[in-house]
Amino acid sequence: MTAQNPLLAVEGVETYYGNIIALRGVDIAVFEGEIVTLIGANGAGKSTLMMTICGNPQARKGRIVYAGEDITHLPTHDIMQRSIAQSPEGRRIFPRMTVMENLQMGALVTDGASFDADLQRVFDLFPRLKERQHQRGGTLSGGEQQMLAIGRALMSRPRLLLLDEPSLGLAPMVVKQIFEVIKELNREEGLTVFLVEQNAFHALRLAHRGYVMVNGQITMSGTGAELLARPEVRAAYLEGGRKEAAE
Ligand SMILES: Nc1ncnc2c1ncn2[C@@H]1O[C@H](COP(=O)(O)OP(=O)(O)OP(=O)(O)O)[C@@H](O)[C@H]1O
Repeated sequence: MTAQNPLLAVEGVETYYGNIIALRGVDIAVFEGEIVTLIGANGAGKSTLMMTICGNPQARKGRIVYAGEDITHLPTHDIMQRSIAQSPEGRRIFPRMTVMENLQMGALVTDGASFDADLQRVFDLFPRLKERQHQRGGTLSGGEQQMLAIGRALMSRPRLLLLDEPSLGLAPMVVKQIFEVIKELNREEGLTVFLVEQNAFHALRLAHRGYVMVNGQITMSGTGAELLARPEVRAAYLEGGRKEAAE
């Protein structure tokens, strides 16, 4: 993969819910080894983009290319077989299954040969999951459920990790911890990450590059540092972040 070929390319994508357009010609590129974030207000279309990449709903116009292959019209289960793992908004873990069973579900798309090593890696990243491996997912705290959702995604040995609002509803300390893990996975293992976030301050500090979405369209892009420095980004998205940073 060269710098000219993104691992993930979203090109002119339009997505609809019935007759209502949610994405209005979105272009995004994520290169191998990058952390790229998409920020935007409630209802901007961030989750819709994430779901469209995963094939549900499918794009009505444009295309999505992953590792050189057009995946626009593949069913979700086929997309998930292609070394893409998703941790969806609202951390949809299996609440009645134990932590261990949730992690086993994540590994289903692999041949199982590296299960023990992958499990150890997840437990090293999130020691709380090891302590709670026999506990039902639904009884974990919000932060632990988020760790489990990411851990489950990692068990599939992804090349591209899609994270939808991992900070949602979590205390600042837990957010910090989760973002540290994402940074470490990227730095140590070169994992490519596409991160959708409302928490723009943390996301832009973590990411190599970022995009801003307003009303289903990309309105700005740049390095994380560039976007953090732009007055319009600060005014629209960083009020909470500045306060948090000062804490
Ligand atoms: N299933 C659906 N049916 C109809 N409209 C929908 C559906 N899901 C989302 N929308 C609409 O599409 C638009 C984009 O929503 P989306 O959830 O992608 O935004 P978001 O940027 O992820 O917001 P948030 O940060 O609040 O999660 C919104 O106007 C939303 O109301």
